[in-house]
Amino acid sequence: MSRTESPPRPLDERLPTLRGRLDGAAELLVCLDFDGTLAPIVEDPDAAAPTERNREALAALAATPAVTTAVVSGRALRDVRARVDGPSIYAGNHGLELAREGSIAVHPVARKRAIRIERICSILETALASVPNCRVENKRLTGTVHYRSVPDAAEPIVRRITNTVVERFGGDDLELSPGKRILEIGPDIPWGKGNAVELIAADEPSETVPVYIGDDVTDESAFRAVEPDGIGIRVGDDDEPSSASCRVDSPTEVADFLAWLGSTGADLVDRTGSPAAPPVEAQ
Ligand SMILES: O=P(O)(O)OC[C@H]1O[C@H](O[C@H]2O[C@H](CO)[C@@H](O)[C@H](O)[C@H]2O)[C@H](O)[C@@H](O)[C@@H]1O
Repeated sequence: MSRTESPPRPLDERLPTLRGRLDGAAELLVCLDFDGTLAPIVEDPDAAAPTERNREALAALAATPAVTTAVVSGRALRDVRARVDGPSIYAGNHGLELAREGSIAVHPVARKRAIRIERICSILETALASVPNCRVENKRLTGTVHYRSVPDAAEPIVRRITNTVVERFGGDDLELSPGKRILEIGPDIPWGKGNAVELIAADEPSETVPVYIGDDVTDESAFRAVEPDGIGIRVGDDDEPSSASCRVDSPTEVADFLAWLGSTGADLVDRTGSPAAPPVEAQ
């Protein structure tokens, strides 16, 4: 049963409960969103990068034998892979493409509709060219219209043009959804990050506790996929209702939590009798 949406509790209030939940676990599955979670939100999407502490904490978790790590992003798979190293699993385009064990699976319907996305992105690039700082990100299986740096007065124009183009050239096959100062264009199919997380979790041993950390609307389905047996953590300093049970304020606090999880991961390794990762020598 999924958790009803209500404002998630600040993480530090929930640590004893989480400790209890992790106590029964043999393994951990840690899934992370990228923008707004590992990487702070920035004006230019090309400039987004994980914080150094998140990079280090993720690398440490990825090297822990009882922990599986995954990055589940709205970015194209190739893009997010180039931005963060370490996890054994990557999902791109909100779960429409999944890379694990040396192979990449692409949602077959999304693959068929890629040609329409391509066309719409190219039409939008022309139609929005005169709007200062508006940017169209063609991610092959989905497309994103960025209006973060667009003058306030031009925002309704961006929305109207994008709506019109997607309605006219996408018909019933494509849908428009919101994100953080973006409009996402994707195939109108019942598939999202939550489905990708379910697929990833299905391959893990039965006593695995899944954890998902994310900051945006598309992360909600992933929170529902892990809660209530696993742990959903929403990144944000507001009281927005969410399917996640816990909340941290920022990517900085994500790093604190990952470090805390890392120490728990070491406990799991001791419990299962697997060898711990060799200590890293200070430089
Ligand atoms: O699922 P995510 O990994 O969080 O990806 C969601 C979208 O993130 C990116 O856009 C967001 O981050 C940008 C850089 O900080 C920011 O400028 C933009 O306003 C945010 O919405 C990415 O560019 C999109 O493709 C992703 O869908």
